[in-house]
Amino acid sequence: MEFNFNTPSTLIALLSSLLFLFTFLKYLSISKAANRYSHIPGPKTLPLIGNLHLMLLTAAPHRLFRRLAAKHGPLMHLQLGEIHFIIVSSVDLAKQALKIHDVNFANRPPGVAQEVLAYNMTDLVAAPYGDYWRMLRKICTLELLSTRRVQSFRSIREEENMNLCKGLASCEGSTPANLSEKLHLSSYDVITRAAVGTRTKERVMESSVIANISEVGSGFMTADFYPSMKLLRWITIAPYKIQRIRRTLDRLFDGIIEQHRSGADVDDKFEDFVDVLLKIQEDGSITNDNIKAVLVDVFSAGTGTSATATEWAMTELMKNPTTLAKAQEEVRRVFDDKGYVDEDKFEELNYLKLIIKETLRFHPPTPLLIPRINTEKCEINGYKIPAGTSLIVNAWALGRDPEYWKDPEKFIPERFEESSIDFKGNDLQYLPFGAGRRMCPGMLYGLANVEFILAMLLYHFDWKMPSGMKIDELDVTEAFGSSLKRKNPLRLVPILKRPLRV
Ligand code: HEM
Repeated sequence: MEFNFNTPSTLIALLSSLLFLFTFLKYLSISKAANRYSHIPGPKTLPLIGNLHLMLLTAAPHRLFRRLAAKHGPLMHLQLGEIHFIIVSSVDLAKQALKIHDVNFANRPPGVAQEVLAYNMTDLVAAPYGDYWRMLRKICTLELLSTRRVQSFRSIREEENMNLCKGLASCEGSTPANLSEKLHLSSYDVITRAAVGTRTKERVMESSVIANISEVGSGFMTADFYPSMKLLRWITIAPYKIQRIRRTLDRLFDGIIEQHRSGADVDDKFEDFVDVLLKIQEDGSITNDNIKAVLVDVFSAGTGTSATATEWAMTELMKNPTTLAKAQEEVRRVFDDKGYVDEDKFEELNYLKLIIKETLRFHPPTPLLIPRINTEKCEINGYKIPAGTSLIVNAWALGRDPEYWKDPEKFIPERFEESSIDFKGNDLQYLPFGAGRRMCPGMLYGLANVEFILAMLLYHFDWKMPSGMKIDELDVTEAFGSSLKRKNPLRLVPILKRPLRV
């Protein structure tokens, strides 16, 4: 038999055979790897894609995982393409994974975004657990996000949140304000000024990099589920988009670093993150790329989380008018003698603190934490977990576990009144900031931002639903992705009750 490669039909036949062969070999290798997990309960997998189809059909992975866990148990295996996950949905198993096996699970799984946007995984979120990560973590906790530093950014919180309130006051009356949008923009302003200073803030805002990084960070990428198929990096769109964002980041951050080095950014009363990082760089311990990677973390992990928490707090307060009235009575009692929100008196805001705690239980902004991966094989609950397994802890489900919470599906800030449960990751049923070695280093800063803006919104304004809308019609749909945002913006009518003193 003779092949004539010049005829299109022969070429198509040859390519189809090659594709078939490739798919068959891939199928064999994926199935072989999957065998190592066959002893762990989990939903039935399909050839080649595993359980990817389940992810495509869901809007909220944390809800899907809770539903699946009810059927398959609190330790469940999920296969997304070539990647094997264990999903943990009980307090006892979370303790085993995040406390007992903390060091073994102290790495993050690789991914296209982490490699490209996080400067080859040299940021704090993605850096492999080891000396470099320890150094960055120390810089973040002792220098960038310490109590002293968070206090030094007080004037930024005051100014930017006052701007937000002025914007709200201008649409006072009967026009509903897009509170979600305003909260997110204000949060970008607060974090960006702290990160790069007042002078260079505008450059970051104009570049839209923050929105782009957040979008990439909260999505799922096909190429990440098939790491052995390098071709996917070239034929899917997302990696191109990421490369484009990276080029923008490089241009932007190089300019900002240069400007700081030349001393053209000296008008601020506080040291911004770039100032601090450049000082540390003097001993040669970090490079320019390391500085840029830290900035990416600050923009990606720091901005959306605080705004999302505030958005949900306002949503729940609108749905619970008695709670709203109680919170407003408190903030007005505390600040009325001054006529403005003053951080010096925050110790007196007991009820507001309970509202924030309850919001972070009910709507944790990072409901599945950030995935981890184990370096060595281990055993959890009698199941052998092969090395290289990705771990997801469903913190959202733990925060609603009826074994630990009375009326878990209700928003009741008072539940924390007599409780010793805090944010520090010691009580595994409450993990808004994660737990163990890789828990959030920005907790103090994030909480300071949420507390300040919430106090201002409640002190200066009364809030009404858009005309004709009833409380139970308030939309609470969640957006798709790994962060728990509202799908549609929260629109409310602000009514100025206490003047805005500049
Ligand atoms: C309300 C606000 C915030 C919430 C709810 C939050 C939540 C979280 C969660 C759940 C994790 C994963 C922890 C784990 O894997 O166990 C995390 C990690 C992280 N967060 Fe936050 N975060 C907030 C604010 C911030 C801020 C303001 C910053 C920085 C400016 C920040 C920076 C980071 C970093 C760098 C990590 C990775 C730490 C590591 O891997 O070593 N976060 N955050």
